[in-house]
Amino acid sequence: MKNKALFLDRDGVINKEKNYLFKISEFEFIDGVFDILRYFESIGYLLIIVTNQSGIGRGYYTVKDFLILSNWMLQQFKEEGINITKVYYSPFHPHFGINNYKKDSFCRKPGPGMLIKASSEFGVNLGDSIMVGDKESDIEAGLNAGVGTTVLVRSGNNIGDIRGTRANFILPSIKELKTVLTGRV
Ligand SMILES: O=P(O)(O)OC[C@@H](O)[C@H]1O[C@H](OP(=O)(O)O)[C@@H](O)[C@@H](O)[C@@H]1O
Ligand SMILES: [Mg+2]
Ligand SMILES: [Zn+2]
Repeated sequence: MKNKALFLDRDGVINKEKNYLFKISEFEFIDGVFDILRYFESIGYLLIIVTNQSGIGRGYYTVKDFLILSNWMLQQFKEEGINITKVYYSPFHPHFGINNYKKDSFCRKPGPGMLIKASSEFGVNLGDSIMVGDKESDIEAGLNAGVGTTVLVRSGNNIGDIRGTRANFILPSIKELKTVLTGRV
């Protein structure tokens, strides 16, 4: 496997966490995210988003709602000269999923399924890749997939995670992500 990927959680890393966000009008990109993704793409990282979307399984919004928002988000990135290789999402929830969505899915973070799928689809060397998340479940997904570098970014609602995290790095925001490349954080 020859490619390296920057795996990105969505809510809380790409955009401000709004609890089951699905409306374009409520989507707010996090300050600095365009510059940092542009930089990582320029140094050869595939940009791959891996997001839990149990709001679908809970019946809060539909797959169509999610895809409309996702396509809008990808268009914004494109206008900023940024190519997102793919968005992987997991609509399931083990307890609160409705009907077929009630499932303990290998693809729902902390499961590694979405990252492993990306690795086989795009020839990604997981050991050379980076996982960035705002929750410990994101970090666990990276560790379970064998990702070489895991980064927890601070957000309003993850103080508990930060204390006990297994992440290699904790950053105040994604703006500081370049520092993990030198290892001097
Ligand atoms: O891109 P993310 O951060 O994987 O998306 C998280 C949201 O889908 C949703 O996740 C959590 O809900 P579940 O535990 O998956 O039901 C909550 O943290 C919500 O606040 C998030 O919006
Ligand atoms: Mg998140
Ligand atoms: Zn998450």
